[in-house]
Amino acid sequence: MKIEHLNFKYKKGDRLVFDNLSFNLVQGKIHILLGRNGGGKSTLLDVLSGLLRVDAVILNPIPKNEILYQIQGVPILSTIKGKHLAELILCASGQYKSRDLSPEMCSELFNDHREWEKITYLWDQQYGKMSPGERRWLTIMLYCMLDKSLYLFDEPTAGVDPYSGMQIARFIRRLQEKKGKTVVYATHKIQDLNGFKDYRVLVLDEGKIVVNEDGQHWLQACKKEKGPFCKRIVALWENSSSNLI
Ligand SMILES: Nc1ncnc2c1ncn2[C@@H]1O[C@H](COP(=O)(O)OP(=O)(O)OP(=O)(O)O)[C@@H](O)[C@H]1O
Repeated sequence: MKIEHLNFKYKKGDRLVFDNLSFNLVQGKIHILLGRNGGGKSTLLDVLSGLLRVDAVILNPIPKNEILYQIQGVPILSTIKGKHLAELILCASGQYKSRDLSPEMCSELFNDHREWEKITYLWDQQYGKMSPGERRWLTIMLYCMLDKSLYLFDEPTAGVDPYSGMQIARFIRRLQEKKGKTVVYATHKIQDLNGFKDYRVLVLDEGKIVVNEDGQHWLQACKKEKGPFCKRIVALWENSSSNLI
């Protein structure tokens, strides 16, 4: 999928969010999308998902029903339980039958007994009583059980502890390693890169993708950029004692 010459401004906005932005996604890769607050990461995911129609050349578009989009802050009825959320996400896709749902069906995603204990606990827990991090862990785990061509995650580890964040990275990594899926992962946490082996880094700055390089070359590319955002990313990556963008 390739986007060329994307210019975009919200109707009620007073500035360009994208300024002749062009980039491509590489099939079967995890793309870590870094950018500042208000830089346009969520808007770009809206464009990729087809939620936002824009005037740009989109080559090899992926059909909407082949895209999974994890949007931030979707309101969910607080009284539904984990198992009902599983039904909502998995059965609505048509890929699972409600009678087949159980915590056991998630076990192929798990590495240790703690994850097993967590899903068993959350399965019968009301959504409103789960912590925000638990909600996110459960939702993303369920999303990773669906079979799609493109997965868009918007800050999947926001408000998640480092251990659960590592589990979320493993769920997402599995999509790529076992199924060859394409993923876009927007984040503010540069340390999230540590959860992946085979990835590309996209840096969105001043309305453009200024870096689009693989795991071996992104730092070099970032160093060539003059903008303060890229300089900050480089400094944080090279100084592991502080790693929040
Ligand atoms: N519906 C809207 N109408 C007008 N302006 C909007 C709308 N949605 C977003 N914006 C503006 O567009 C810009 C990009 O927003 P976006 O949510 O894509 O940024 P982001 O990079 O995801 O930010 P964050 O890192 O804080 O989540 C921001 O300046 C935001 O205020």
